[in-house]
Amino acid sequence: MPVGNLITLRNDIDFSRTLENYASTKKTLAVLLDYDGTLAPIAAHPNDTRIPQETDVQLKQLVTRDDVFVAVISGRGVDDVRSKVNIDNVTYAGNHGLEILYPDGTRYNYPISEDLKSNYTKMVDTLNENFAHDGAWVENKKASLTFHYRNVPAELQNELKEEVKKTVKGFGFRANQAHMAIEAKPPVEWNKGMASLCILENKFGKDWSDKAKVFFAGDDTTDEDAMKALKNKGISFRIANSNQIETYADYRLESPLGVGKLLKWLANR
Ligand SMILES: O=P(O)(O)OC[C@H]1O[C@H](O[C@H]2O[C@H](CO)[C@@H](O)[C@H](O)[C@H]2O)[C@H](O)[C@@H](O)[C@@H]1O
Repeated sequence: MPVGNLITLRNDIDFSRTLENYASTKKTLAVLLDYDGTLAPIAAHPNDTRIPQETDVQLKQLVTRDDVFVAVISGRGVDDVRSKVNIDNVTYAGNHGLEILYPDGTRYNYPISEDLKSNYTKMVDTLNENFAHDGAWVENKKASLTFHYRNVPAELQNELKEEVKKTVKGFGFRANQAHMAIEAKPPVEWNKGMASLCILENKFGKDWSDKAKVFFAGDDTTDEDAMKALKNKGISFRIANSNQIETYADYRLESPLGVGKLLKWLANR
């Protein structure tokens, strides 16, 4: 993955200078957004997140337009992220793209084998029995899980993380580091990148890049799959507090508030 001085965009002047050429092409605007850490700032508990009011206003305005398409692609369960964003006429993907919920209510679920399902259940039970203590807990999202250790005393975290990753891998799942959490995902060839391409093809057809100008924003390692898939086909933003970061993104935004500013610029131009 490329590492380097990722260019930071902070305001309308930066957006106009760097994005105007692409944004002014006569194509439908497609905005694909991660939820936690991107639309909504990270909170101590997943139930406590909220999209900042300014961002919410811009999103609600964008989804009413015929020339705009919006999708939210999250690691959360799809119904959870749908209820957090709570805006109609948006395509939602959950469990890192394994579940997709279209605005007309139709759903796509990536097929998971019975063996993987059975291992998943055993993995949830094992993690709950052995590691859900000292403030750690398991978020069971049915297709993937998140092991949260944010509230675990700092001196216990490293050993706990290693044990959890070992356990996840022992059940044949992939373990990804996330914000104060380990994500356990099934070992399937499907991720936020493939889900993004699937959503764009579903909406615009196989030649989606001729029809849509795509902006993607995300803050986490799992979002890199989408940034990689969209490299040179759209513009990606990584929300990060440093510009020295390994990423496929084209630009950096400093925080979820920057995402709100970007949406406002896109909506008003
Ligand atoms: O793909 P995302 O929409 O970014 O979801 C990734 C995970 O986000 C949530 O966990 C993270 O955010 C929580 C709320 O801010 C925070 O408390 C936690 O420490 C973070 O890891 C969510 O709970 C997971 O299910 C998502 O996979």
